[in-house]
Amino acid sequence: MASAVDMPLDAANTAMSSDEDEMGMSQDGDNFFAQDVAEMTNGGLLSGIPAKKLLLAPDDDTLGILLNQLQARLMEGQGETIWEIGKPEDGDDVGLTEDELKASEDTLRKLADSIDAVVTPLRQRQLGSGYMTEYLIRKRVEEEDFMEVRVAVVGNVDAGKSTLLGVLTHGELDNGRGVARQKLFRHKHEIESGRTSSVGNDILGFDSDGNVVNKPDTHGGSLDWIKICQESNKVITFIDLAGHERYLKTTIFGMTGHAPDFCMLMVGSNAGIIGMTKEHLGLALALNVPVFVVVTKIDMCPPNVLLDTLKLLQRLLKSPGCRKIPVLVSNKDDVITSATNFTSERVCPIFQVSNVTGENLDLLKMFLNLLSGRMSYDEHEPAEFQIDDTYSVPGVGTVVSGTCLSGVIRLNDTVLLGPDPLGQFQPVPVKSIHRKRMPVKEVRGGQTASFALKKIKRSSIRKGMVMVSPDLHPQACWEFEGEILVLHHPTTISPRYQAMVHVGSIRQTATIITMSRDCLRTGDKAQVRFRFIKNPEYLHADCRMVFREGRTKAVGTVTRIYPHVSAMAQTSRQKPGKHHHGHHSKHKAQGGAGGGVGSAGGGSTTTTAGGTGTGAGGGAKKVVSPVDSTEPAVLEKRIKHGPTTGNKHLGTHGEV
Ligand SMILES: Nc1nc2c(ncn2[C@@H]2O[C@H](COP(=O)(O)OP(=O)(O)OP(=O)(O)O)[C@@H](O)[C@H]2O)c(=O)[nH]1
Repeated sequence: MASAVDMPLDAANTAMSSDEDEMGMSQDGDNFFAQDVAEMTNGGLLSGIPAKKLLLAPDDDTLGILLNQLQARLMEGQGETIWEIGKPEDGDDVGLTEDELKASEDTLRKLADSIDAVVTPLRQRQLGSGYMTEYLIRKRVEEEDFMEVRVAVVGNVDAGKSTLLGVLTHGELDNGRGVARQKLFRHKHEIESGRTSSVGNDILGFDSDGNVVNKPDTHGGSLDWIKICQESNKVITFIDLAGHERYLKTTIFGMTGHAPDFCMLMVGSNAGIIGMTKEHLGLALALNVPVFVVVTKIDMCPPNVLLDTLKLLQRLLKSPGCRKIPVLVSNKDDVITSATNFTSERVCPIFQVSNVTGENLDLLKMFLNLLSGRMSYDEHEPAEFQIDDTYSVPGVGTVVSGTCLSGVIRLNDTVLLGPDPLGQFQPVPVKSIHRKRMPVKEVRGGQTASFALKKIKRSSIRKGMVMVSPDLHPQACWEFEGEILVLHHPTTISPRYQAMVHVGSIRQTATIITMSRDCLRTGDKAQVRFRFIKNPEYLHADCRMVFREGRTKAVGTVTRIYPHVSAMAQTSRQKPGKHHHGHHSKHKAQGGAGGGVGSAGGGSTTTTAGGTGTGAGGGAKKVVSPVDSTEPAVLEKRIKHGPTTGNKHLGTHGEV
């Protein structure tokens, strides 16, 4: 039976399929290396030497080329890479002899040493009469620096999420009655006191050799985050998202706003695929976040039940809705294969663990150690930081936390914070930056951080606001267009329907003002123009978005932004009485279904945005849309006299 619950997966995958080809297996380290070497040899630089023997007894020129290549790969992998020695080439199926391998490894170690990187053997395979070995090469980082990987943890209630995180981060096994979970809660309570965090975070640090550095202190059992970060080369941040349906909004926010690199879907082996499991999987698919599955409680599960759960899970992952390649991970070889292919998104590793006996937790840890963040950064790009939480810290003031999406923000830089309800951005000097509570000098793309903002009220900051480089000349928007796919809606969606839009850390109700079809049903795809009801936001084209209200769910991509143009500027550009300004007509020109904006509320002064007037449309919640943002006369009046409705932000557009 194709149940309603199955639908999101099918539909989500359709939405995702366009991105899929780009995400092929090309990021596989093997191909990269082979290609590099081919380029070098074709260029005549190293002609005559088979690639697998390059490290054997290289001359200075060859060494120089190999070093450049190693550095390039470390840069691409944000500080780490997997390197193979002895990989046979075309028409050859023999690796290197033991002596050759040893000599090559020595060269590799020397190369790595010269750039302060550590070589750790991962696995060796016999190929014909020879061998091939894979190594993890990881650059040592300064004490205050570390690589960062964010993993969103989802799964149904009771799947063992908190327990697994407790066991991983505190290094002590569970008793099956919640002891590990309690440790985590106590520690969370301690660290979160005085803060209101919507989602929990736990960290697991790995040193350059891949050993876990977490050591809870013997007294309170709490973790010293600063120490972990100082000792770590790589820190995994687990974004612990609640399993209960009641918290789905928070879960969606965690998956969109906290920019996870990966999603860890937890399944209790006894209970199987129940409750929110499919919902969470569908969400990860819709947002293009690669998923791995951890099946827990294998110590207490009868073998036939475990088998059934695994079968069902694999069937679900392979189904047309998911189109994943499930890989049951049962040894180190599987870990390396799945970790090196994981960013392709298609591969979905499945771990089977027990938090009580510790079975297979070493494989999971090894896997986590091999993951690299998906976000790359270029320090020359303008910086962009999205805010996902705010705090008031006594003695410090307002603190904002979030993720740096691009570029670098350094101490003493000036960034633009906004947009405020008028769509404006204000310059803010950066006086302190913390990563995981550790003071640092800079934050780069792909990293999370918090900033203390002097003289800025916490109440003036909303989740979804950004801090960006002035070079970006940021503009806020009230309206944007998105290509969406309706995963589920009980009846039909028509213009003026309202629901919560999630894009990155933006979470705000928006109204549909026009659509490329008359109405939308479950499974329909359309180009839709939205309008935020409360505040203008800073948005990008190409961002993934979720549109949700109750059981109604749609996912898609932002395709076009309508930068908010100042009402004053509009008026001065137009002849009095003429209301066919650029914004409006642009919309008409490409709106397809067209015309809806004006009729939905353009020019009306009796708006009730945020109101709940229900109307026709098959039960869809309807409201009267707010005034078109570019209706100059009305806007000017509002700017002068304040809003005419109960919504204090509505229509208060000012200069950007
Ligand atoms: N025998 C056994 N019990 C486990 C295992 N993992 C978790 N448990 C137990 O399962 C119960 C539920 O685990 P939790 O970690 O609270 O589950 P959760 O997914 O975090 O649940 P929510 O936080 O409510 O979403 C606890 O009593 C744990 O002790 C396991 O691998 N084996």
